[in-house]
Amino acid sequence: MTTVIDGKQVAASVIDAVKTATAALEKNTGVKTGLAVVIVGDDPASHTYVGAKGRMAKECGFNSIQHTLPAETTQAELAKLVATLNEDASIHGILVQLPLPKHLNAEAIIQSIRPDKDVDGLHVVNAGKLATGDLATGLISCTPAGAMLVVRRVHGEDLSGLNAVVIGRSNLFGKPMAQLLLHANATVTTAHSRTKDLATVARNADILVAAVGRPEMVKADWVKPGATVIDVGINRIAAPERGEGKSRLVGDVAFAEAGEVAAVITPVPGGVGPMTIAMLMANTSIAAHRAAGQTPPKF
Ligand SMILES: NC(=O)C1=CN([C@@H]2O[C@H](COP(=O)(O)OP(=O)(O)OC[C@H]3O[C@@H](n4cnc5c(N)ncnc54)[C@H](OP(=O)(O)O)[C@@H]3O)[C@@H](O)[C@H]2O)C=CC1
Ligand SMILES: Nc1nc(=O)c2c([nH]1)NC[C@@H]1CN(c3ccc(C(=O)N[C@@H](CCC(=O)O)C(=O)O)cc3)C=[N+]21
Repeated sequence: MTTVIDGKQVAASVIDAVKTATAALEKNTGVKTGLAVVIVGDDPASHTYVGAKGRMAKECGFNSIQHTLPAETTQAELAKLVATLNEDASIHGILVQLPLPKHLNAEAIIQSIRPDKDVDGLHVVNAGKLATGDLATGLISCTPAGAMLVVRRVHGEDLSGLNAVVIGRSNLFGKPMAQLLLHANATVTTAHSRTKDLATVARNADILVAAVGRPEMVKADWVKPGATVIDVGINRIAAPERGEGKSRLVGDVAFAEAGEVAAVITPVPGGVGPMTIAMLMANTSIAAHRAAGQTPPKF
């Protein structure tokens, strides 16, 4: 029997904990947790995600602010907004939705966010803390933190003796995911577009994580029988069977066939995606607790 992880349910338990912590923080210190999400341009998928983040932030009891800037915003204008949010004591978390329009230097913007407000965990200070094993004082990228929550629920805190393979090496996901698994004592392989014989590498994994951006690339024969498969990919593909011009979301894993071989698998949608948003709320709550001089709960 394969266990299909209900990401919405795991996310709901995190959101519940964030709600409780947020209310307690406000009661004890008067600090209302604040999250600012910045979106530039009109990419429809980005607007969908940002809308979901705003709704969730309100549900958590946050002061939720969204800045929607036109596609032709200049680097200086965006930098000025980030500087204002950096100085704003009512804002504890700043998220600049990626990708930014091509004429903007996203890396420069990310590095200009105050590390203690960088709820995406992308600032070099936060990436460096994770890399050096300081998980207690930094902020960890939301998607790997969410994926790790599933891994912990299935395998516990200690992954000693388990082989983990992460396909993808981005700063947003692959690298921090590999570091979190390593920190939990897994034996970690990071695979990418230059990896030779990827199927064989993947089949060695007790924990297989796919974050590539290629629809249904991971097939049944890439999966070790009994493995845990975490599908991070979000790909929108044409679905003519649903009607003309319709589309649907699929992951990087061929869910139906891989699910026959895996012991545990996360679906798309309804897997890692909802957990990403939940961990963004958790990071914002952590940042607010630290700003108020309180010890944040462990989410
Ligand atoms: N669920 C969620 O909340 C989130 C989902 N995502 C999704 O996760 C996926 C990955 O995102 P992200 O890490 O930002 O993407 P990137 O495009 O930054 O990275 C993709 C990685 O996959 C590797 N890759 C590409 N093609 C192949 C291939 N044929 N074989 C092996 N490796 C390959 C690349 O290798 P190389 O480095 O060599 O080019 C790269 O390291 C996307 O589908 C994205 O939408 C992302 C963030 C959040
Ligand atoms: N600065 C920044 N940080 C990010 O973390 C970030 C980003 N930019 N840009 C884009 C990616 C992608 N991402 C997702 C979040 C939630 C879902 C999610 O909730 N997905 C739902 C489905 C949503 C739908 O139906 O479209 C699910 O998987 O069930 C997906 C993808 C965060 N990202």
